[in-house]
Amino acid sequence: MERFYLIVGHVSQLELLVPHGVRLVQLRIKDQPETEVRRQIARARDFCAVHGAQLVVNDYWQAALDLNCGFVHLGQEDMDNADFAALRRKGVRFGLSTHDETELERALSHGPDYVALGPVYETLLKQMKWATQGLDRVRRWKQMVADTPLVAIGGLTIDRLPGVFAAGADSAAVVTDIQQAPDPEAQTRDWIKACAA
Ligand SMILES: Cc1ncc(COP(=O)(O)OP(=O)(O)O)c(N)n1
Ligand SMILES: Cc1ncsc1CCOP(=O)(O)O
Ligand SMILES: [Mg+2]
Repeated sequence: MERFYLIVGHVSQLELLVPHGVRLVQLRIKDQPETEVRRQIARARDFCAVHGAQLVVNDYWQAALDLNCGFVHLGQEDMDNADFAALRRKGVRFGLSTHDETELERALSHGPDYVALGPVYETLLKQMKWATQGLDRVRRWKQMVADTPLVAIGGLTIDRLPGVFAAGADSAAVVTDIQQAPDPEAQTRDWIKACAA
């Protein structure tokens, strides 16, 4: 699995950052009408195809199916309504969020293409009911998921990457440390270098 996993909130961010060498990018659109969501997903799909990046569609699994996207990310609430059989029929891969062992068991029962654990560190992006997981939990998750790739998410920075990978994460997902950097393009390049190291 790609070690650098970029998450953006708008297709324009994806178009700005993917050309710097991003290979795995999630489009995480919130609070937009469905027509706008679908417009952005279609644009992201075409842009990623040209640039050799894997697009992951957050939440909107039906739109991903309709628009022929190959990868979705689903949280625990998203999983309640998701049609896993339809995703499988169309060969759409999926990653699933987990925060505790019950959720992990549920996620693994679906045979996901990756499991995400968060928030590893405190995140500024959204209010979460979960305490920070810390690196011990990353280590434990890696033992429990075995061959399923593990994505660490939440409060990650370049300085924290060595610890996260040493603890067993296969991939590091990031929003804020890139979005709020003075120069998001330079920060993206630095993340790519740090993840390759
Ligand atoms: C890689 C990755 N991990 C976790 C999440 C969070 O998904 P979810 O719990 O559904 O929350 P929202 O992102 O939808 O607010 C994610 N998007 N990506
Ligand atoms: C969506 C999500 N789920 C768990 S932590 C998180 C936010 C991670 O983003 P950031 O890199 O901004 O802390
Ligand atoms: Mg979600």
